[in-house]
Amino acid sequence: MTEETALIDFREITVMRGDTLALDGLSLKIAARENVAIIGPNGCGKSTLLKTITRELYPLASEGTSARIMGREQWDVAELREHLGVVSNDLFAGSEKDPRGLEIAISGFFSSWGLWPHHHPTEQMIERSTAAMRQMGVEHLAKRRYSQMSSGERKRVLISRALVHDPDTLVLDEPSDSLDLAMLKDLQSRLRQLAQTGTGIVMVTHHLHEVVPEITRVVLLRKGRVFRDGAKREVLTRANLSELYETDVEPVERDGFYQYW
Ligand SMILES: Nc1ncnc2c1ncn2[C@@H]1O[C@H](COP(=O)(O)OP(=O)(O)OP(=O)(O)O)[C@@H](O)[C@H]1O
Repeated sequence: MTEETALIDFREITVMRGDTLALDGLSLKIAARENVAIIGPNGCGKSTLLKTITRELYPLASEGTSARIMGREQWDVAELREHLGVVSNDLFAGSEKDPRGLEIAISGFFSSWGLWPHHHPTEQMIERSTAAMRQMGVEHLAKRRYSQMSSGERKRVLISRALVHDPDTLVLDEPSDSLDLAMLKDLQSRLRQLAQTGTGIVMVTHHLHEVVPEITRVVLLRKGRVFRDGAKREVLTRANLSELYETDVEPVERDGFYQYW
């Protein structure tokens, strides 16, 4: 893995959220198109780490630290978003805009929530957005307003939005949150398909069942630092998870999928 090809190369980064030390001298390297799950207890810094990857948050500058993304320290956020597809529940929290499905997908090209008068989508953008919705099985929601979609439909529309650029990597924050079992299985198979066709998946999750077989590396976070990092089989052990969560947790594996016991 070279500096240029790594998705991220974070060295000793510290990120504050208000007065809280959310990432505390964290070092982590993820290769381009690598599939990684980031797991850890509430408040350990998972979302902060994702937001640092997407440059919604910045580490404190100090000697000996660096936060390279695809080989660079400096990014224009719009340019970075062309390489990353970001799916997060709080991406548009607080917005009063209630766009329709296709508009949401197209707005991925503008890193916006829905379209505004200064946005002028091209035919190619519309075609690509329609194709991304088809890929996620939500083409029929093109005219449906976001507020009138179920949680699972919203999630799939948001993934379509993230896919319009054909990103190298999908960055997902708790993707199966509030999905029923059928939607969960459907999402799992769509994520597997994306991973199998070369899209990197970097996922933050509480749920082992989200860690599809294609995700081969797991990073456990504790108190803003990497607690364990390595091959899934070696990291998802009873000893590691019990120490991390300070309660007895036994991971069980079946056909490449994991579950807590
Ligand atoms: N907007 C904010 N203002 C102040 N502190 C924050 C803010 N967001 C998060 N924090 C704090 O930063 C720390 C890390 O939060 P973060 O959301 O990254 O954790 P997380 O691992 O994603 O948690 P969860 O599993 O609960 O979603 C926590 O102590 C949290 O209370």
